[in-house]
Amino acid sequence: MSGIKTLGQFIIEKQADFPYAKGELSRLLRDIGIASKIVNREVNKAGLVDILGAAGTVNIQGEGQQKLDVFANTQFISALTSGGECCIVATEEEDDFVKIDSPVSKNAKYIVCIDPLDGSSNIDCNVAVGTIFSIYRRKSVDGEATIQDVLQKGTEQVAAGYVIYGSSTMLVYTTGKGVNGFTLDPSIGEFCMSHPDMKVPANGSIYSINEGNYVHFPEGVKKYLKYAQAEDKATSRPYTSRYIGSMVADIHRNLIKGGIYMYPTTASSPNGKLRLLYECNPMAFIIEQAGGTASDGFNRILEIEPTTLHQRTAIFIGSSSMVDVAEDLMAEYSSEMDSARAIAHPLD
Ligand SMILES: O=P(O)(O)OC[C@H]1O[C@](O)(COP(=O)(O)O)[C@@H](O)[C@@H]1O
Ligand SMILES: [Mg+2]
Ligand SMILES: [Mg+2]
Repeated sequence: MSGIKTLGQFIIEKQADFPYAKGELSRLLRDIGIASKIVNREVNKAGLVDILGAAGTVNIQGEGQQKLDVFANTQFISALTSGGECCIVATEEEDDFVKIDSPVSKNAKYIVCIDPLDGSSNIDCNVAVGTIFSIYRRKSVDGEATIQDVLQKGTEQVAAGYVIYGSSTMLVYTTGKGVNGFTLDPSIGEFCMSHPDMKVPANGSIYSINEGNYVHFPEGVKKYLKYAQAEDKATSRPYTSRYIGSMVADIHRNLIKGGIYMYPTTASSPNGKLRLLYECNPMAFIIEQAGGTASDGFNRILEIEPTTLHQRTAIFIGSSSMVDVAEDLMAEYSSEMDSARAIAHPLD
């Protein structure tokens, strides 16, 4: 086992990067690691236990909740509650933010925003799914934390990460000092360092978008697809289209191979589909830390001022030169009105 570095060892080691650290963030990351292992266990044997299919309930997004959405949500909230290092959890599966009401947590320093199970439409057909998390320091010093402690810009994140439950299970995270990936070794039940200092290639030849929404895409996106599919050897075009339908899996692939993932505004999602606080901000922080770019077509995702808990945004994320081209075409062919309307009326 010599040479293997576990997630726990790495977290403690990196604590030294933060002179005033008292270990709270380390313990919080540990708690997220523990809950991920429990979710991973259920995902792995999904066909054998009663965890496939719909839960019969609908979340605030108007989406039918899958049993695994509800299971994962419960696991993360209970691990964060017993860990005692976070005072509020904002999750895709709860209408309002959850105050962690244990004596120790009330004054805890951290806020966690989480998408407990990402890629829900892929659960029942054994395609990679994930968990996405984002951590903020609360702004109010003591007493009850409030919504103002949750609605912080992505630039304020102290850590962010995702877990991908795929052919192997990986946890990838950043604390603002680069991105590192750990693979779960089921034989020892530990996340072990497998992808140190991950960097997204500046350029790639993969584009990921649900082209089924083509007719409703902004003109700038239609132009980008035309550009991506045009023949030009010098820029390795036409690019290859890859779309798994799990944001975590599509972005993870592009982080490793280079590429761009796009979920623009569409007729059914005039403000974009993906949620700013617990999908776009954490993924943007990770990709930027890996040398890439994340925008809503016009603005840096991390600079968007959140106004509501389940706010949505358009997203263009991945290899910086590919996102630059997409932004240029959005600027040329689509008005910022699209985006401004999205930010002004987040839940219309
Ligand atoms: O089916 P569509 O419209 O292409 O949407 C797929 C996208 O929606 C999501 O499933 C939304 O996330 P949840 O599954 O957490 O709700 C993303 O993972 C994925 O990229
Ligand atoms: Mg999601
Ligand atoms: Mg989800």
